[in-house]
Amino acid sequence: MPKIWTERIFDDPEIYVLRIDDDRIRYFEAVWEIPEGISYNAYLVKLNGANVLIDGWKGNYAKEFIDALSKIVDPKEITHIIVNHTEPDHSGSLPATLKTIGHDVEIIASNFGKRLLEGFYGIKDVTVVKDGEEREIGGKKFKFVMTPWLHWPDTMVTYLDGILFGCDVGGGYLLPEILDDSNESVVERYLPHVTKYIVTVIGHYKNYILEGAEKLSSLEIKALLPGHGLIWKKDPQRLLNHYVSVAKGDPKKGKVTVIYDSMYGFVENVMKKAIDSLKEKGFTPVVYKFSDEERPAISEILKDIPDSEALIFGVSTYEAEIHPLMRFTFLEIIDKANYEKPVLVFGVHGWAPSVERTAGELLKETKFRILSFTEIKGSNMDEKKIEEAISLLKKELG
Ligand SMILES: Cc1cc2nc3c(=O)[nH]c(=O)nc-3n(C[C@H](O)[C@H](O)[C@H](O)COP(=O)(O)O)c2cc1C
Repeated sequence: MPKIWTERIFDDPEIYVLRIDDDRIRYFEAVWEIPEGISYNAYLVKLNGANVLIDGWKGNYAKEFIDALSKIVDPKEITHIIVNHTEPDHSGSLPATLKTIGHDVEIIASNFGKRLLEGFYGIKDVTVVKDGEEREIGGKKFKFVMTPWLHWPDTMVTYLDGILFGCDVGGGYLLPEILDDSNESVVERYLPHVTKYIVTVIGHYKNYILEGAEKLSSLEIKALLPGHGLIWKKDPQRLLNHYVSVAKGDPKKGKVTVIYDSMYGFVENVMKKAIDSLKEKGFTPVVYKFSDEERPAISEILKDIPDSEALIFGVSTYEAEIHPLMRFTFLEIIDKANYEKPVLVFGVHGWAPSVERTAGELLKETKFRILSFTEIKGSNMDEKKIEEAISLLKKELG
């Protein structure tokens, strides 16, 4: 049974978190491997004459959501529901919640959110708020800020008394054993899972992270309450800075991510030589290998791209293409983690060189800067060519 948290996290205004730890999920969005799990966080604000529910949980936990909600408020006393983002991992519990409330409750969303609520659930009666609009509810001022494409076109955030309800803005994978950022070792362990979340979920729209961060910088944010993962009460700016750094792809000195496939060991021989040469030149390679024994998670590979200084691919030729798992890896890196970083490609073939054509075609319209393609036939490993490619990278990065 997933762990459920219902705790009062602020006294004035009185705010409760409703968090469920989804430890059953294996693939977020049916694709991203997340053995670490993900939480869905909703919030309840109790005010004078108004109870405001902000977001919800995934639909398969709707019953648990109503039970948890009922522990902190009589659902029939809820007056407003703010839907920051309509993706069903946050809005799936909404139809059951409305059924339990059983009376007219004001639903507040963005214009795009209204359209999606109708499309997903047939909900038509929605109050649309505009960018920067302020509404007084229960004697308090709620401000709504549109943050489109973080992570859908409907996404907005809600600001109340210095507290930002971010939904997908500020989220991360993992089921931290505490609710907030008060413990440094928990935060340090959590942040790589935030990186993984950002790249896999919002990586495609990473320029909007920079736009959104710029927009939110005009607000004084004392706490950030996201729809997934840790709540940020001690240092919300740290998380926002982390989002910006991932979006920019700020490199860690010396980190080079090396990804290759090897069916019978020929590519492996080439990559071993390349990795040795990298280490000799002071780089720190992070290596992922597809083989008969190993299959790294794409989500883990993606997590390592933003802070890499460079990427190195090693591919076998497979039916005049690159190996199918490497092809998928290329496509996902290009889609989710397309940065201005230097790239080396090593290709190993049996009878016809092809990597410049195949990998070249894939990387053609991306931001990556290809420093070299190195073609090798089977076991005819030309150590000089490998050395030259790594030296080129060293020269490029200094
Ligand atoms: C299923 C399969 C398809 C292949 N297709 C090609 C091909 O189209 N062109 C080619 O030159 N070599 C092809 N090869 C040969 C490999 O690219 C070559 O043996 C390479 O060295 C494999 O390296 P690895 O053992 O590290 O995977 C193929 C090999 C396999 C097993």
